[in-house]
Amino acid sequence: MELLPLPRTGRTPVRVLTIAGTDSGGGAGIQADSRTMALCGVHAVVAVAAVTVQNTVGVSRFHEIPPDVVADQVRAVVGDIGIGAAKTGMLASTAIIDAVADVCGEVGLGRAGSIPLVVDPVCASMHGDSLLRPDALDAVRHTLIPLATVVTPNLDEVRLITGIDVIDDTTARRAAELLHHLGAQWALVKGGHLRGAATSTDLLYDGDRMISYTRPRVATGNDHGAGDTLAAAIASALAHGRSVPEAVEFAKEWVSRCLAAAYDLGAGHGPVSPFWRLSRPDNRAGCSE
Ligand SMILES: Nc1ncnc2c1ncn2[C@@H]1O[C@H](COP(=O)(O)OP(=O)(O)O)[C@@H](O)[C@H]1O
Ligand SMILES: Cc1ncc(COP(=O)(O)OP(=O)(O)O)c(N)n1
Repeated sequence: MELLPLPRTGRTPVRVLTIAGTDSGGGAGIQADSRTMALCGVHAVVAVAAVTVQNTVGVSRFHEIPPDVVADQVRAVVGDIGIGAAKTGMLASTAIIDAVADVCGEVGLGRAGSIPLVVDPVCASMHGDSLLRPDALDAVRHTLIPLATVVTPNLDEVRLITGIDVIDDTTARRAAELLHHLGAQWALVKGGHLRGAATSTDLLYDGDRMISYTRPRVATGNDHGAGDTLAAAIASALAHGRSVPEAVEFAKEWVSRCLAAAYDLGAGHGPVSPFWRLSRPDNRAGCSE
């Protein structure tokens, strides 16, 4: 696997924005995004959309940030710092999605702009706790997804957004087509929730090419934050100049290794871990000049 280059000491790294929720347990959300980005040689900038009260066993409540404060965080960092890509995660409500869509248009984020945007349409945690108001699903379909350079739903999100129950390759293809039809430039249907399979396959579609990414399934219950890690790695690779298919190829291998390196934490599901990169002997070879 060709790792993304780390910046030389004192050099300014590429920057990626995450617009998402925080996870007090540190496993998913902005915490997973920032950790992933750091280990992909990226300086993470953030727009907090919600604060969750969460640990390894579930989410007990969340607090929504006022939509104008979310949008102002985006304006503040994009204008001053500049970014090479962005991703969205938990956005919680229609009002926040609308504010994010408006500011994305204003600063040139998303498929209609010049800065690629990865949309992870987060609806619920792995424990089944809601992270999106039910009345916001229409805004996800018709406001958020049309902004996406890549949209990355898991199979529960696919069911909620498209009504398609993905059980095999045929239904995954139908779902990818429908997500593309909703307006995403690329749709990535993630297969992580097909837990009985020996492999884990994600399907990428842009209206023309249907590309499959398959890795052996990692036998672990410590898979908290896998979706965020994948989307953050895609955004990082895009910021480093990779194409969408190349970025997904990189991120798929990255998340597989993070699943293999996951650790126990608390009484529930531990987080996937990017710390394996810290002990790679070839790390310096990945440094940009
Ligand atoms: N046990 C596993 N082994 C290998 N890959 C997995 C496993 N679980 C999830 N993945 C991969 O991790 C990424 C996130 O998957 P998924 O679990 O579907 O999303 P989410 O975390 O959003 O629910 C996808 O690339 C998926 O294929
Ligand atoms: C604040 C916050 N954002 C997103 C999630 C969901 O994380 P994700 O990596 O998509 O998946 P799971 O770990 O829930 O499978 C979250 N829990 N909290």
